[in-house]
Amino acid sequence: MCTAATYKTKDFYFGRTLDYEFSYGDEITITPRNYVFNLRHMGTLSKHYALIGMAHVAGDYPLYYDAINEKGLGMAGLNFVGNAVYNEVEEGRENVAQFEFIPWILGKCATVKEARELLSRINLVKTPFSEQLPCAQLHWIIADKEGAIVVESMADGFHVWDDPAGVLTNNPPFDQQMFMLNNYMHLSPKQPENYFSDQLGLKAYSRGMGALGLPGDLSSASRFARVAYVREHSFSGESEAESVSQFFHILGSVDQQRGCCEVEPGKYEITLYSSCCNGDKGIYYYTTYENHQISAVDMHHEDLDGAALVRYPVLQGEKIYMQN
Ligand SMILES: C[C@H](CCC(=O)NCCS(=O)(=O)O)[C@H]1CC[C@H]2[C@@H]3CC[C@@H]4C[C@H](O)CC[C@]4(C)[C@H]3C[C@H](O)[C@]12C
Repeated sequence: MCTAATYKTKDFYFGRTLDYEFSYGDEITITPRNYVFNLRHMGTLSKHYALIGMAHVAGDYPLYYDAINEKGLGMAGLNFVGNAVYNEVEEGRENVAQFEFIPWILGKCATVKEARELLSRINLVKTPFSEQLPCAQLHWIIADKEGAIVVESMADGFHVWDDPAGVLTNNPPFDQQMFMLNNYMHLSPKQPENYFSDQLGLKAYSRGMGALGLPGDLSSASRFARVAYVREHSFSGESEAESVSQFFHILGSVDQQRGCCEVEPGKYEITLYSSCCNGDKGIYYYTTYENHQISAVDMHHEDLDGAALVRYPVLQGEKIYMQN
């Protein structure tokens, strides 16, 4: 499972949690403007916007899980198992392999509006990256400071949904996730009023009772409702530190602790990392399961006119600040 969200204060923030039982081996990866993408069906993409994000680099190719570009457009792929269906290559169309989708959109588009235009022509195809890395079944959130959309390639067609909630998790399909939010319209950060009965003397005996009924489990539908609620009510200062801090708190509402989601006997899904990109500044912040300290890589500290990938390892290990 995974969760993605957007957030806006003075700047635009975009990030996700990546939940799984093992890591593919990821690095914070900057793709400068002149790195040449050898596309499977579309020739080369040799001049494009610079990207920063989390990727598994295989044979010098950045397989991005989530990234932002230098224009502040962000995109993340999340599991969509059992629902994602990709197409066959069709002559005369813009055939983009699933693993090329993030560079294709972020390399060429500055805004969600431009992404919509490109999406109207795309044929997302099932060509795998390699035998070792078969096609992942994913859906995607694409977002900028103006708004977000969700892309789902399914048996019943290619869907581009408006995402006014600014969040995405996993199954079921996005329109169903949005519909289920109707179930929670009574939730509120304010204390509840007693509409139950004026005969029973009911009263709010604790703070926070306005959100009683917000699901607390780790299922995808519950995480969707929870992160949508927390994001919707989020309130923070506008500074970089306050915004980044608040963003990690939003994602913290759907954090997965080792032991609570068993995928096979003795194996647990956990939040391997959480990320927060500042889309305006091109900074990728992250924490990991083993490292709560926020680390960051700034794309503008690198030569974005280069042609070679710039890769930083994910820093692990808790750094505890001893005060005495
Ligand atoms: C495992 C992750 C989703 C985690 C998740 O959601 N776990 C809940 C399971 S469940 O939903 O609850 O059942 C996903 C998210 C992004 C993916 C990579 C995208 C690039 C590339 C695409 C290629 O085609 C295949 C290899 C590749 C490196 C992918 C590997 C893997 O697939 C990644 C990491």
